[in-house]
Amino acid sequence: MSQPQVQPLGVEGSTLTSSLVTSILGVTVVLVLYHYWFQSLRYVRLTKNIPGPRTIPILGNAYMALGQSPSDVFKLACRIYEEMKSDVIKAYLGPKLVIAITSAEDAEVILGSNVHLEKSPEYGLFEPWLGDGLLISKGEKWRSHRKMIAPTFHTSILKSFMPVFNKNANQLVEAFRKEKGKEFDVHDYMSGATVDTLLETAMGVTKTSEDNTGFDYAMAVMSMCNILHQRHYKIWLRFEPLFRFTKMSFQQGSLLNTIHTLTRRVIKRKKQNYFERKSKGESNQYQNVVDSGKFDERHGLFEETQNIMTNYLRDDLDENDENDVGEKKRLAFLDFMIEASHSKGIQISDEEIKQEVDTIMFEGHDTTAAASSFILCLLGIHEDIQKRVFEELKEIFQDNMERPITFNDTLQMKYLERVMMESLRLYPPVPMIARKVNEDVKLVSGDYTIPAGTSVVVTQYLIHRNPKHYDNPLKFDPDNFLPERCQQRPYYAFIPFSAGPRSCVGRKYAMLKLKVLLAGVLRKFVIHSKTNETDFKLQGDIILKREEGFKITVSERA
Ligand code: HEM
Repeated sequence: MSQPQVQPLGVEGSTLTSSLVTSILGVTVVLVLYHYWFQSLRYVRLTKNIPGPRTIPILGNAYMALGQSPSDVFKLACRIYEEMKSDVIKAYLGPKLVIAITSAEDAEVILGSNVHLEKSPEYGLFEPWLGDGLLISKGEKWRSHRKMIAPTFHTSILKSFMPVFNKNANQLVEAFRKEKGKEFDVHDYMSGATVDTLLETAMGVTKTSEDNTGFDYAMAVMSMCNILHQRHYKIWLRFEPLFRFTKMSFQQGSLLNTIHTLTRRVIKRKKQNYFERKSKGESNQYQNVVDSGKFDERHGLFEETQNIMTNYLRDDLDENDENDVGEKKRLAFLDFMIEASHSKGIQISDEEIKQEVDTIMFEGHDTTAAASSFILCLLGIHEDIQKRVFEELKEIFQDNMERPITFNDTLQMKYLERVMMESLRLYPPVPMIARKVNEDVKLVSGDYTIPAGTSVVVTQYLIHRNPKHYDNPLKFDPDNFLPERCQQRPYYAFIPFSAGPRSCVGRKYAMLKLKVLLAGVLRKFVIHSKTNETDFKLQGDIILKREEGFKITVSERA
């Protein structure tokens, strides 16, 4: 009988073990060296005293978000904030340092400055759609375009949009009528209504005009917003070489083709219209508006458009009758930009005009759709507050709930305005914004320095819920916006439209449009919601939304 053979595996096994040990040792040495090198970096040393969750080598804090849904990531961020109990928090996405600020005082240091105006690299995702438009441009280009665009949001121009806002409110009423008694996602309708309004006011196009390409355009804008959301929270899709091979990338290509083709075509036609108006001797309306006002460098707005937080929507033109600006005379933002391009001292190419119109379409759409959807859901939950809103509308419209809403009516909607502000406080459609600081910044809430080159995230969502600024921060209480209470808070404690030179240029447009759409619907319907605020599954990436949708039911008023 042959003897069992001695297995040489023992030798192989020990070789395997020793190479495993060598590899582990090697990796450990690399990690230790990496750790010491990393800790020696200037930006890491400078921010050592800023609290932040525990990191792991190489990944930093990025591991915490792996495999989580968008609403889980949002919850996680809020939990970290509660655990840290600090107004300033740091996190590392790989080696990249990100600093979040959650107090009005620090927000003012960043947003109120004329130095930290550059957006963080994450905004690059918008580039294929918006090019170098106002949202992402920087330096002199941003400054001159901002100054050029600000007058196109002058009250006299916004007033001329009232018939468009009313038409869209009526369409919403018709749509709600069909949904009576059923539970439905109100965001679908608000999104459609805001795109329609923007198409007409930004480009002078309706869904049914332009051989129905207006309709395709509206759909493309909504789908592009959706792709951007997905790329925001699916971090691997942000990596361009990888994204290029996905189905989504092809879809994006075709959507952008629809969007850009229509914008270019409309610009061409609008330019012809401009020359026709000029040949008839009509004056340059853009120049008239510019000559009537003064640009405020500090707020990046025309003076009259600036102070909605303290003066609400009132300004020196409010006493004019909105019927002065008839429908015939109405020009869209695009028409004004073309007029601007032929005004003294302004240089802007057709391609740049296209980028600015695309930017307005993007910025004005999802933000307003989310804002109005939150407001309607909140009114469905807080029936007593809805009742007060209706009482106010009854006082304004008396027994004629059918007539068009006028600009002067909107000035009387003081309680509705407070409801809107309170909803923007608790559920700001843009929950955070990010800036890249180009020089070291000292914060005021503690002995903290943010090093040059860092991305700073200003978290409106958390600032608006900071107990330092609001007594009962989680309670939905429109009276937080009574003038006397506003005066007791720092200005930067309420910044849904951001603040300072780079704040939202469309804020007054947004407030006016929201008032007309909401009042239009609320004078006809009672809104109901089965979900309470505590059950909202918030998803906070580019735009704050509810993961489960904005479900309401409506019943028609007698
Ligand atoms: C409730 C509605 C809206 C909210 C909450 C909102 C909020 C904001 C915020 C927070 C910013 C700053 C973004 C940043 O720094 O990253 C911004 C910028 C901007 N918004 Fe709005 N927005 C709204 C509606 C609109 C509308 C209706 C328009 C146009 C019709 C518009 C046009 C813009 C533009 C062009 C910018 C870029 C300004 C610049 O960088 O100079 N927004 N908006």
